[in-house]
Amino acid sequence: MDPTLQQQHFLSLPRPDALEGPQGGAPDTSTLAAHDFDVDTRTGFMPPQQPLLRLPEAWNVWEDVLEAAMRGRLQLGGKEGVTEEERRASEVWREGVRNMPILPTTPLKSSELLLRRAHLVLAWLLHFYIHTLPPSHPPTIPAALTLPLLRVSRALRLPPVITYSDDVLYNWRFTKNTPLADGHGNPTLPTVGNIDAGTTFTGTRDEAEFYLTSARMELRGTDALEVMRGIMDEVFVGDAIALSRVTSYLLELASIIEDLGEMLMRVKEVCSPQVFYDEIRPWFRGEDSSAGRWVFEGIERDESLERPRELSGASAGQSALVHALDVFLGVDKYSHGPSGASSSSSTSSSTTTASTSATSNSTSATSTSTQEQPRSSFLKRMQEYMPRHHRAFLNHLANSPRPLREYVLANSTTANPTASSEEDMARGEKLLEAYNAAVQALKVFRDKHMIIVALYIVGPARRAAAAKAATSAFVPPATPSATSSATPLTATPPASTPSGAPSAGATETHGEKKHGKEMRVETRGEARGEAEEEGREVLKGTGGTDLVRFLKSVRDQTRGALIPLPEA
Ligand code: HEM
Repeated sequence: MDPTLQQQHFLSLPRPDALEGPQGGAPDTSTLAAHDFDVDTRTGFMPPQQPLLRLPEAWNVWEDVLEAAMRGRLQLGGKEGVTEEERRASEVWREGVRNMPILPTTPLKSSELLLRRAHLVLAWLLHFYIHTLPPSHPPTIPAALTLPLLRVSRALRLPPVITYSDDVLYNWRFTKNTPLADGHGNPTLPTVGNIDAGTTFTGTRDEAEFYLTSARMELRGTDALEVMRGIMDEVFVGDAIALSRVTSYLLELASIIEDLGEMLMRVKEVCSPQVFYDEIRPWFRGEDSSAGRWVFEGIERDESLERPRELSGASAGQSALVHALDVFLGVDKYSHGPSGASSSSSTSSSTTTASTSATSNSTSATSTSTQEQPRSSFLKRMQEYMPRHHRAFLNHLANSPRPLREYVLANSTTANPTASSEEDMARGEKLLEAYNAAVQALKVFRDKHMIIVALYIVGPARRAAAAKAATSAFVPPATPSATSSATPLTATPPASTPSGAPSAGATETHGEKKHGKEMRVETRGEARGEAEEEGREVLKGTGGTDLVRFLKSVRDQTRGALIPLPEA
């Protein structure tokens, strides 16, 4: 292997410390250099150092107001049963936001870490502000929040809204007893076992664990990035030994993706679906699932600022990790190709959608100018919500001069039936199988993701809609059978956790076969999705998609990337 390739490899480069700035007169590569993708060889897309937990004194007002929102346990403005006292507390808090001085943002630009923290704080303030408003109130954002938020967002080239980086990547701290360095003074790195979540809307353990599930998957994903780097190096070398190594690496990648799926499923053990649906998820909603166009007061005071075109809510669909796997395996053209895009863009029209819940966790039907714009594919759209370095990383992967899928096709027996020896044939076939194993693992990951979505969104939404229908139709006698006979939930899993969520056994998977062979997994969520297609309501993801249709199409298209095995 060429040692110079390794040294210059983008994943091998040390990550500059944005706090320390440029070293010894060297150019600052922390933000601008094309080869800095802010991907750490030890922690992947997660930063290796604990994110800043508080801005310096000059920005105390923002931090204090955020702390007050968390301490005050502010309630969603549209939540049923909000008391007058809670409404008043929210109003007092919002008054505090309106009265904040307009703090300067220029000094924050000296450091990427300051900007990140500022984006986090301001975006959380924005969501607290918007979502504590009573539903009848127009969603207006006061100038004291508008101006710094738009300025900081512009500096980071991020939308002025909570993104996955604000609730996962840069929203963690070390657990209480974790030392910040080892005995030799080496800074402690984040691991699946030593981090806790930072800011939350609800103060619940469920919410913290929801973010931590993603954060831990990101950390495990570091191994996938490492394997990807190994494969790229071997593909560059390109000889027979390299081919065998690529094969082994691909099998390793498949097993890492399987692990990611397992980690995702474990969210059920730590975050109640009903708490997620009723109490956590509504806070993430962006403008495109709100009941009106967000008004950024004061924007006219700064000519350099533009009204954001699109503001989707936070979604793990903004994690660069799964997208990187798609792009690297060459699955993106299948998984997020035209059909996946169209299911996303289908939601962009002024579709009328029924409210699925009496809470603000609705699939509201507003036609904003944002929604009228044609949308690009979900992948492209979500990249706008990723830190720009990670966006650049995906771009870099997409423009690899030696795409893996082409390499596999060229070396597999399918594309190369005239391989010179039986040994070559066997090697090519193994490579193909290993590639398919990785694609299949990604498809299974998406099956699992759909199970989670069925459990956390589709089920609770249907139950909420049924309950609403039952109460609005008539007031039934208080017998246990009254509700069930009035709901269309005969297919809804009856088994429940204490929180009322369907239990793990309530979703079904069957018929799985491993490694490249065709597989069919049915989930009840999928069945519900089909019912929805025929029925009344369209459930939207926080990323603005018609979620069931979209996720199903992404999953099916991933399967479409499998390369058929040659006829025996
Ligand atoms: C309770 C947990 C979760 C729920 C309820 C959930 C829900 C959703 C929904 C509704 C979408 C549709 C897109 C949209 O937002 O409009 C989506 C997309 C997506 N989610 Fe999740 N998600 C969860 C956890 C995760 C985790 C932990 C990851 C990985 C870190 C993840 C990765 C993705 C990806 C990559 C997409 C884009 C579609 C795809 O590429 O398959 N999700 N999710």
